[in-house]
Amino acid sequence: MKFKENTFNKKSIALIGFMGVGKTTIGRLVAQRLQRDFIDIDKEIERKYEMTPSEIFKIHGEHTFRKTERKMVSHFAKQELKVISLGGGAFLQDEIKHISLKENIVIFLDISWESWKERSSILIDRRPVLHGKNTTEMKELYYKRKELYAHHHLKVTTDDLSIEEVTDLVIDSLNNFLEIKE
Ligand SMILES: Nc1ncnc2c1ncn2[C@@H]1O[C@H](COP(=O)(O)OP(=O)(O)O)[C@@H](O)[C@H]1O
Ligand SMILES: O=C(O)C1=C[C@@H](OP(=O)(O)O)[C@@H](O)[C@H](O)C1
Ligand SMILES: [Mg+2]
Repeated sequence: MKFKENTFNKKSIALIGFMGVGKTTIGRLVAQRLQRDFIDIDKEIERKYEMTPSEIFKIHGEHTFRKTERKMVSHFAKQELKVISLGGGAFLQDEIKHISLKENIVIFLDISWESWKERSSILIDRRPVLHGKNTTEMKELYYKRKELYAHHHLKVTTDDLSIEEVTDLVIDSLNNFLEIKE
């Protein structure tokens, strides 16, 4: 499947969505397919602090993590021809939301609560925001966060799809979107 060329397509693509939906995994594959650089905002923050997000939350606090996240997104969003995977909490900050929607093609990767719950056990360890939360609290967070992701250009629902199928759908929906913009 080829990616259509037009004037709009130099814009970087930003992936948003709840923790564990696949932003990092899918973003890397979409970048390979489009022959673009892949930027994972969490990885950039990790590189700066030489610590995982969990360690940054514990040692420096969430505020420091969010401030760095804001700086990183502001920096990369303005660059062209990237695929950028944001953290699931990035759209909590209006500044990030505005800059991403203005500069990038924002794709919301969606997952149902039921599918997410099935995946949750492999996610909790490396997601400090989930630490100490029971299922009811995680469900509340899931629905609260969902409101943040309502602002996007494209949405791809990932339920029951393999990683490869989601990647195909992302490329497909980008092509359709760019065709409309032509
Ligand atoms: N469509 C999918 N089907 C099954 N597992 C998936 C799918 N997408 C992602 N995963 C798995 O879910 C986990 C979280 O993925 P990740 O890309 O880190 O999510 P995010 O960056 O959104 O937090 C990884 O173990 C990944 O392999
Ligand atoms: O939703 C959140 O608040 C967070 C999501 C994480 O990214 P992923 O969505 O890639 O897991 C990471 O940025 C940090 O742990 C906080
Ligand atoms: Mg990620």
